[in-house]
Order: sequence, then structure tokens, then C-alpha cells
Amino acid sequence: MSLHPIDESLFPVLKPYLSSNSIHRHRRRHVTLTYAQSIDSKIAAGKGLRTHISHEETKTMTHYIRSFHDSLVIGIGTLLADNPSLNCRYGEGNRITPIIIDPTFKSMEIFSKESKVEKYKLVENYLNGSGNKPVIVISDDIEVSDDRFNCDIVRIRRNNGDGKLSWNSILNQCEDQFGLHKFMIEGGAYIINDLLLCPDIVDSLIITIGPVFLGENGVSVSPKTPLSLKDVIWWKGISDSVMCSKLK
Ligand SMILES: NC(=O)C1=CN([C@@H]2O[C@H](COP(=O)(O)OP(=O)(O)OC[C@H]3O[C@@H](n4cnc5c(N)ncnc54)[C@H](O)[C@@H]3O)[C@@H](O)[C@H]2O)C=CC1
Ligand SMILES: Nc1nc(O)c(N)c(N[C@@H]2O[C@H](COP(=O)(O)O)[C@@H](O)[C@H]2O)n1
Repeated sequence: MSLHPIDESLFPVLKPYLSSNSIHRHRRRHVTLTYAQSIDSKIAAGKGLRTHISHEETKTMTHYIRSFHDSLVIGIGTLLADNPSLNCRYGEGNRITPIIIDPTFKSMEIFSKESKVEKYKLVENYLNGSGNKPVIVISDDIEVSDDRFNCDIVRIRRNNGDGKLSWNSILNQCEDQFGLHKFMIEGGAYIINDLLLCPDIVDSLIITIGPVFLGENGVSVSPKTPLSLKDVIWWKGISDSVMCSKLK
């Protein structure tokens, strides 16, 4: 299916917030945090629900942005809710590696070579050759043998205090193990709320705002502490607005 065209005025707006897509010449790490939200700062209508917020035009923008990255990061909550493809449909031959943050390896059955559950799109696309092999980031205290799975596994030690996996460790390990440098992080809420407070990790923040209220049962984006954005530019499309910014 062909993508809805993007208005040309969007390209120069996005340019300062994207790293060069000549990834072979530019090995410096670049992290883009990007998602779509409602006017009331919700990214889904309810827990575990896939919700379309973006207009087709800004959905195309998401694929355009994906084409500047070599990897696309989501949390396990998003994998289970959305069953996403996480591919790049902008341009030709742009491949992107899906990375799932899943400390307790809830997706073990999904990625098992002997899986009895219905195939997730990430597994299907990898097996039919249209998608890169997914990378699953798990806690290093989980003992599993890698060759049982249709994915690569990255093991990270949990932080002593909060039990989380540190973003620096996750990204460093993905760089070292797979040569990935350009990370596009799409969500969900847990990850976005966490990363909005990590100016040393996130290079660019690009938010699509759709003209809808998702109501009080929606999944909220709201960081624990206040935050003011820098270098802000707004673009107005057919129905959505896009805000490009930096965290520092
Ligand atoms: N509108 C949009 O652009 C997007 C919407 N979504 C929506 O977001 C919702 C899912 O959001 P959430 O439930 O918050 O799930 P999530 O996708 O943020 O995953 C949360 C889980 O990931 C793990 N995790 C992530 N980072 C971690 C870290 N640093 N250390 C340890 N564990 C970590 C934890 O197990 C945590 O419970 C879905 O409804 C989905 O549709 C997701 C992506 C984009
Ligand atoms: N840009 C954007 N707009 C929305 O309205 C959305 N719900 C999302 N969700 C993100 O896109 C992923 C689905 O991608 P595929 O088209 O299946 O490749 C989903 O998992 C969220 O990360 N994004």
C-alpha cells in the first residue's frame, strides 16, 4: 500500500533534528524520541489498546524519520498492545532493526522457535525475510539459551536501586553487539516518561499532536518532574501539528 504524501515544507523543519542518514560515514550515536499524542497528552485510549492518533500524512512522516535510523526501540507493553511491524516503508530498501526492552522476557513464548502462539508481525517478517532479526533486551539474571529463539538477545544487569535497565548500558551494548548507532525510540508511556528526563540520552524529541481527546482512561505521557524544551519548532499539517525540540 502506498504512503500518503508528505508536504515538502516538513523536510527542512525536521532536518536539524535528524542525524545524517549516511550511517556508514557517521558512527556517532543519535537518539530520537518520537511519538503521537492527543491534546490531553495520551498516547493510547486505554491500557493495552492500539490507538490511531496520527493522520496518514504524519504516519508517513514517522516512516520518513525511521529511514534516518538503523534501529527502532519499543517496550514490551507496546509489543503486546500493538503487534507492530516496526519496518520502514519510506523509500526503498530501508531496513531497521526492532529492539524490544523486556527485562523479564515476557515475550519468550512469542520469539520461541517452538512457539504455539499466533505469529507476531516481527517474527513473521523476520522469518519471511522482509524484516531484520529482532533484538530483545532482557535482564542478565534470566537464563535462556539464545539458539531457541527467533531473535537476538542482549543481557543487561539491572540497577541496584530501582531494578531498571540503564539506557546507557542498553544503547552501548546494542552498539557493541550489532553495530547499531541511530536509535529511534517510539514508546510506550513508561519509556517516554523515563526518557523525557534523560537529556544526556535523547538528542531530539519529535511529537505529533492529533486533534483528539482520549479521555481519562487514556495512557498518559507526563514526566515525574517539570521540563521545558529547547530549540522548539512547530509545523502544522492537514490535521496534526508536529513539535520538534531538544531536551537540552
Ligand atoms: N501513540 C504513540 O505514538 C505510541 C503509543 N504507544 C502505546 O503505549 C502503550 C504501551 O505503553 P506502556 O504500557 O507504558 O508500555 P512500554 O512499551 O513503555 O513498556 C513498558 C515496559 O517495558 C519495560 N521497560 C522499558 N524500559 C525499561 C527500562 N529502562 N528498565 C526496565 N524495564 C523497562 C518494563 O517491563 C515496562 O513495564 C500501548 O497502548 C501503545 O499502543 C506506544 C508507542 C507509541
Ligand atoms: N506515529 C504514530 N502515530 C500513532 O497514532 C501511533 N499509534 C503510533 N504508534 C507507534 O507506531 C507503532 C506501529 O508501527 P507499525 O506501523 O506497525 O510499524 C506502534 O507500535 C507505536 O510505536 N505512531
